[in-house]
Amino acid sequence: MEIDDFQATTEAFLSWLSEVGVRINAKMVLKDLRSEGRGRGVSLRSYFVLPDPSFDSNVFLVAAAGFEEDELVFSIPRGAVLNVGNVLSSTGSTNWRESLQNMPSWLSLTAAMISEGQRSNSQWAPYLAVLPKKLDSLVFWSEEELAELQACSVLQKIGRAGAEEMFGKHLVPLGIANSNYEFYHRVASVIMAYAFDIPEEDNTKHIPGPLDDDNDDLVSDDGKDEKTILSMIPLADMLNADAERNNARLCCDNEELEMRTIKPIAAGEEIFNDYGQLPRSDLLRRYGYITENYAIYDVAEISASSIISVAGKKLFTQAGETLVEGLTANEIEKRVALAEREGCFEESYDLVHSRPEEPAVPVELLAFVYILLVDDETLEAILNSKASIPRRSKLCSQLVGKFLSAVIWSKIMDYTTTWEEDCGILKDIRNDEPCSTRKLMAVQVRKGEKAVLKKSGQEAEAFDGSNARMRVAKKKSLARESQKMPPVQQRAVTDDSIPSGKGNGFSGRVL
Ligand SMILES: C[S@@+](CC[C@H](N)C(=O)[O-])C[C@H]1O[C@@H](n2cnc3c(N)ncnc32)[C@H](O)[C@@H]1O
Repeated sequence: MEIDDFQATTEAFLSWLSEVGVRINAKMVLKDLRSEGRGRGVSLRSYFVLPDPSFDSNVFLVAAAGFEEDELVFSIPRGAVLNVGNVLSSTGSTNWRESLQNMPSWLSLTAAMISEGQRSNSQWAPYLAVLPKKLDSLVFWSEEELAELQACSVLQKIGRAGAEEMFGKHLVPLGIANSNYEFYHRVASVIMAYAFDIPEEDNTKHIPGPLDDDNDDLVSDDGKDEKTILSMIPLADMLNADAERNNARLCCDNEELEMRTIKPIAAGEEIFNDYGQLPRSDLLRRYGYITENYAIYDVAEISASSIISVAGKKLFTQAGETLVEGLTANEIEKRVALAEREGCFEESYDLVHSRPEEPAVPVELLAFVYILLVDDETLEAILNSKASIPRRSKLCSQLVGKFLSAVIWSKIMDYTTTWEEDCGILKDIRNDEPCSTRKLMAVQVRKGEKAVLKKSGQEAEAFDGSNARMRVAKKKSLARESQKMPPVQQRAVTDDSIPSGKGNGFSGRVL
């Protein structure tokens, strides 16, 4: 889009907002932030201009003013919102209504937006004109671009094929002219990055958004069921987000939707919404951008299948002594069934950067590993409900730590570059080596996951709980020896990762 076109569509959008009854605080401005890589955004003016009542005309006062907490930035009447309800009430035939009501909300909104986009007299035309023609969400990445994400689990969550199945089932039969799967993806991705789930009129709520993690379900903060409607909210969706820089929130007071500040904002500062505490991989998948401020929410996934695979192998200490024997397939099956019964078996577990409210290794993962490593006697006692899974501090035994470390290392081996190599690549890019934005983002995301793995591995290595009740290998006085071993130098390795030659099999991949 040319600069003039960009400015012209922004101006037409602003006039349209005023026509449809959107009230905008004079202190805010819709800004062109393309030079900073953020498209349009909403900011406080550095100064603002008011007619001076003491003069006849053409003389203005210039002021700089910030926002207080809980100040109104703008309000939007519900009639201006683009959702299936509003589209149907203005245009829908009975057939069209029935079709839209029988499909998932993101698909019906996709259909409604496409049909509005094709109507020359659509009431939302100036709004649709400011929505992006192109996003960097993962669904648009080529195979080659996606390969840069290496072993990132987000690759399994893009869902392009699943979305196309839904397009075929629900959208194709509508026979919308001039549309194809690529176009459906574009509109559906805009919805994923821009839409809000808003309570229907009789609920007064703060609304998280746009479409963040927590509003996939229809349950309100207070636990009561709440009917919501997926909606494109003009202007509210022009707010960017940057993790903890969030300073405004969309609220609903029945008639109008209001964007209000949640903290004081100084003149000239950008106004940010909150898209949720998303790891950068997910931010990339859903919104097509990342910033360093989200790095603290990065996640590395450990699949149950990779844990099971390590459980079937003999683990060695770095000194080459057997730490724990591998389980047979039957033993694994029995222990997995117990973990399911105890509610700690998951398809995958998220490792995170530890925060006061969230340790790096989730307790469910510790409990699952504990069940895989506990001795037969304790296993039987848990099976017969004569013993229970201990509390977190007891789960963090040395053996659980060594085992987890081995699992984490096997995950690290799945990435094709090391954390150090990624640092080097990013340094070269900073030193002007040409690189596409997508590759740059992919390297940052995979490096972020390796950082999580590295820290979680170190944390696991440092577990120093007793190995009593663990099925440590009954060789010599290994239990006693392992208690003497310094935690971080001691790295557990599996029998298939012991190298044929030198070292411990992780050469070139030292974190
Ligand atoms: C809800 S829209 C915000 C308005 C958008 N900037 C525009 O010009 O239409 C979400 C999209 O804005 C962009 N975005 C939001 N926050 C951003 C940020 N901190 N840095 C870069 N891009 C951002 C991403 O493209 C994202 O998909």
